[in-house]
Amino acid sequence: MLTQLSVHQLRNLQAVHIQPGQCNVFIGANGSGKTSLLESLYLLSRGKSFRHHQPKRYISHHAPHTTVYAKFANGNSMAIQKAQDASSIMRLDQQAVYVQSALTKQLPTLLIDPSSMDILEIGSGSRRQLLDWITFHVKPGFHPQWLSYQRLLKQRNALLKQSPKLSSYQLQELAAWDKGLANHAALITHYRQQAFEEWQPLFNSLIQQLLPDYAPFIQLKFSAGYNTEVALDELLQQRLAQDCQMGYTRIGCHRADVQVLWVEDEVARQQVAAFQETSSQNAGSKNIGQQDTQLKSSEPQTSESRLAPEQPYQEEQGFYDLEEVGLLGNVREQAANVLSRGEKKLLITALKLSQLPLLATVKQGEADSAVISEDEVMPLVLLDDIAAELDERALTILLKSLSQLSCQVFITSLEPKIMVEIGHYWPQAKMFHVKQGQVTEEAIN
Ligand SMILES: Nc1ncnc2c1ncn2[C@@H]1O[C@H](COP(=O)(O)OP(=O)(O)OP(=O)(O)O)[C@@H](O)[C@H]1O
Repeated sequence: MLTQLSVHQLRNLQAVHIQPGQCNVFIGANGSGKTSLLESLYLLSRGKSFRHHQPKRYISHHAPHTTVYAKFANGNSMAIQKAQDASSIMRLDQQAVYVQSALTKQLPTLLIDPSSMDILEIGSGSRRQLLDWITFHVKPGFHPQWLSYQRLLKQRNALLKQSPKLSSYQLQELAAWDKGLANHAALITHYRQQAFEEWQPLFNSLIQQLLPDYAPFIQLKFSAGYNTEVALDELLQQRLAQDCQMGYTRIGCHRADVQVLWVEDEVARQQVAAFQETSSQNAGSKNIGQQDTQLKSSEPQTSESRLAPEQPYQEEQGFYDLEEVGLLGNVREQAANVLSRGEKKLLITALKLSQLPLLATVKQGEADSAVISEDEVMPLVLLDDIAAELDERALTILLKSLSQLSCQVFITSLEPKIMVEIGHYWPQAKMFHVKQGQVTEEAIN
């Protein structure tokens, strides 16, 4: 667990030193520096900000670089210094390290902030990143394959962009790259699929807690980004003419996705019926799922709203056809089209938090020759503006679920009254008051 945090010259945080506990709450007015504190932890873990790619945006004005230092309960430490030109100096227990993944491995960090809402709504990129985050942590073979795939893909796209017509030498070169891409893609898909299968049941059980009324209707679906029954190089060769015209590679594991679907079919209905039967003695309680979902799925839907923009490759694209939905009497569409904003936040929270138990199953010795021993790795969960979008009941469910997971929590809130609720689940929670970049720990009455 992280027991000391020092931040220098990050946005309005000039020099901050705090001693975090298991649950930490940053309270302050708008613009006081709360999110910047979360940003500093994210920077340490991931080597980048979640708000801006360019370091000059988050390094304090007129400062040459920003530094974040953390010390752990076992005495080990890690630090990152990020300069204006995006170069980094990183240390793990005083020793220089040269790849960000060394820090990421030791400090897995999950962020839930208002922009996380995009996960369900735009493109496949952020959902793919979510799957890749857990695959990176639980399947050590994944990252090298992913790096090699990205390198080849970049070369391929650069060549495709050069000219819509390639010389015979270029075609030969491309065929060799495609073979390489196919080999890496097969392994990447294998690791992703394995991680997905481990993650899915954890998600199903967390969604049961966070959105019990809707759990039977929510399904995750992994798609590889290409038809895995055929080798990727064959598919790429078949599509070469179109790729040349478009100037980029349209299929491959860079188009993988984890779709979050709303499926009202016979199986889901039977689950709801079975649940209702077992809970029928609770007379007067709301009929799980039935009432709300009927209401929601009868809302008018345009054909556009049924399809999220920028759809990736889909094996079952036709299934989304409105008429077919009508004929079958079933509903199958993106969950984002059905849920309210608060419900989406709970769904996204379930997607992210359900990955945490997998980190505990990383076997000893699988990580890099760790300075910080494996049993010391405790993931961080960063919750920015926790109360946004959630009513009191939803907030309670979220905090309760979070408190049952093994992680260190950093929360921001405008209002100190949140401490009452947090105190139920973390009696030792720490409260920090943030004012114009100054952070002070405050006693909780
Ligand atoms: N590069 C920078 N250098 C100095 N200050 C900056 C820089 N970038 C942003 N700021 C300032 O840092 C402050 C901290 O912003 P931050 O987003 O952390 O606040 P916050 O407490 O999370 O606010 P909110 O509750 O509105 O989300 C803001 O006042 C902002 O104007």
